[in-house]
Amino acid sequence: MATTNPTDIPRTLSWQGETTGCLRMIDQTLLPMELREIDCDSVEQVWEAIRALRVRGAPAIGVAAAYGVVLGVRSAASGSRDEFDAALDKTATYLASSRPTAVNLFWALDRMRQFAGGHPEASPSELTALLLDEARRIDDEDRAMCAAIGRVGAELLSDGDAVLTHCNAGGLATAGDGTALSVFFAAAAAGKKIEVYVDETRPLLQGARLTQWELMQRNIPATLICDSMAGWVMKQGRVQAVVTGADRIAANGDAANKIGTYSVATLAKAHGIPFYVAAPTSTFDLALPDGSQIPIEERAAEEITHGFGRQTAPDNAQVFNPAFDVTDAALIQAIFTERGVIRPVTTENVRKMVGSSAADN
Ligand SMILES: CSC[C@@H](O)[C@@H](O)C(=O)COP(=O)(O)O
Repeated sequence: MATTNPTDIPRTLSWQGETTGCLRMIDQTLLPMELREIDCDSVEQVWEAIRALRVRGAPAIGVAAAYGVVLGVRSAASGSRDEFDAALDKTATYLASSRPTAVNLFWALDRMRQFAGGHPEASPSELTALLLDEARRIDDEDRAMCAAIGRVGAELLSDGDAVLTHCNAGGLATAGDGTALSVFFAAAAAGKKIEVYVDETRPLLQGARLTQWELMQRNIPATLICDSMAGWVMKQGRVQAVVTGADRIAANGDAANKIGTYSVATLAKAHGIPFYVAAPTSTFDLALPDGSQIPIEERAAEEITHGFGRQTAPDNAQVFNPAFDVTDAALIQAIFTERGVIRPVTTENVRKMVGSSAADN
């Protein structure tokens, strides 16, 4: 496989043109073997891209959904405002059905809906253009949040640290440099020598396919391990911290992230290693007092029985395939947000830091 110059890597997702344009994104299902962009011209294509994990990672899903709203409403731009509002409702409800766990999806859709509600005077065609501006703002803000999270988290890493991460919380999962990975990039930019152990992240290998690829593109020393090796790596004293992203964080700090994260956090606790979560405030769901009510996506059995080209289980094997788990706040040393560090992770501290800006419906 040819190595890509980092400056040649296109943005994970970007809007092309004006309201008649399209949403361009890297098709992440093809990485690392092929770096291909696809154009979504319809809301159905965006829904499918989110569902199939062509675009994935909580913040990136939110940004994709915001642009998806523009694709869903633009055909109603020449009708009445009532028709437009009905199309907006239908589009948002439809996009909300693509994946259940990452709250950024619902946060972005609510923000688009509320924005439209705040412009009762706008004609449908004006509002279509204004909604595109709002989606671009969500995109830009996400990029800025990533940079701020990186700066905040990098403070807690020391020169020479090796850090373990799970799944992909990098540029591919956001509009910017990522959440967990932006911490490593910021630490490296500040002159700290950082090495990363990358959990491969079964069953869809976001760690092996995406995180290992991203870190290599950015010249961050990275070592790939199977998920089942994390405990042994910790016992050998190879890592000094764990940093992951999150898909939804409840008011008490319980954090849903890719399946396997809870095991890593439990192992970190057993070995006295700090476990950190890096996430923007758009990933908090203050309507949920704790993580017990976070909806956990279950995905197709084939992801486990027929992963990546060959059958790896007997025909008709019974399978349980939750895509996420919830790590208890008590296992999390600190949460890095774009506004600062939440530590210790308590409801009071979460509310103080996140306030009313998070999903709270
Ligand atoms: C900054 S991304 C944080 C999380 O969304 C990420 O760690 C994760 O679990 C992604 O899961 P995925 O199923 O690949 O969308």
